[in-house]
Amino acid sequence: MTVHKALTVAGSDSGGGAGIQADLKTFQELGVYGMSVLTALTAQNTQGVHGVFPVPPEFIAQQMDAVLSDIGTDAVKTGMLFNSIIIETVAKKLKEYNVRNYVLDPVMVAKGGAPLLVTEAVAAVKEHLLPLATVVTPNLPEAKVLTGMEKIETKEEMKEAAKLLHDWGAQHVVIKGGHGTDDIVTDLLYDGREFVELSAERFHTQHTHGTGCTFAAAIAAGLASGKNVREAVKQAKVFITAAISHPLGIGHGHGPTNHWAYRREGSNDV
Ligand SMILES: Nc1ncnc2c1ncn2[C@@H]1O[C@H](COP(=O)(O)OP(=O)(O)O)[C@@H](O)[C@H]1O
Ligand SMILES: Cc1ncc(COP(=O)(O)OP(=O)(O)O)c(N)n1
Repeated sequence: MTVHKALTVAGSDSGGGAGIQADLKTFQELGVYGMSVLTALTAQNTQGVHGVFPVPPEFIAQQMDAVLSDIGTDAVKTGMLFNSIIIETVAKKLKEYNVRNYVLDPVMVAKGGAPLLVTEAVAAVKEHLLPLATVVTPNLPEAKVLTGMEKIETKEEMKEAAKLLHDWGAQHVVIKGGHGTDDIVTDLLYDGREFVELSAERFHTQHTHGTGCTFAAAIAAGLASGKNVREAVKQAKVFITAAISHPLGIGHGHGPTNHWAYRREGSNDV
């Protein structure tokens, strides 16, 4: 039996909806063996982030060495990296182990508004991580910060942002449309040559905690299983649409998505 493996390098969400917990659930649901390197602990629930405790960079390097020198991986996804020293440490290890299939989710701010990346670290994301990324998956506010564009609201502006991020080194760019307002939510994939739109019904629900983490983890799982980027992104869109459309309804705030909906409830066509 071939075991496909994926590694998440991300923060812990004690509430289980985002971060490494969301990533590992997604890997498992998509039939991929999941591994994790913790970059920060958060005390977090559906109502927000109550505390952040970054892991020392030396220990992040030690975790990456432990996993990559022994088990190896078919794909890596990064999420919350918090500061520039952590970013530089992770980039160094991705290069040292010649990682292929790297999905960069440039996490900056949690839904409740808590910062998950200090402002001074945005330059480090652009300098050290974008050039290594097989796929980068910014939401609309993250794409704005990374590109410095004044606004990204229309499809043409999404295309302009995708082109800039591709020019700066990412092989593929997915600009996610979750923060828009249209009844149809459209993500835009760019491979340097053509654009592919992935659209689905927008669900009017407050249970969208961890959507970005889950989507990026599903792309990593697809790549780890041998799918090409377009196939992996399409599967991820179906996975996240199923997860949002069958909410669990737990907690008192922005509840998590339903990671088992894709398997148990069937998928919606995109
Ligand atoms: N309300 C929604 N209904 C349907 N799909 C959504 C909704 N919100 C987000 N998505 C999808 O979830 C994925 C994550 O998008 P987004 O919420 O923009 O990311 P993030 O969590 O990083 O802010 C994208 O594929 C997006 O289209
Ligand atoms: C530990 C941790 N990592 C990432 C996030 C952000 O996740 P995201 O998928 O963007 O979802 P929301 O925070 O927007 O719900 C997080 N909250 N915690």
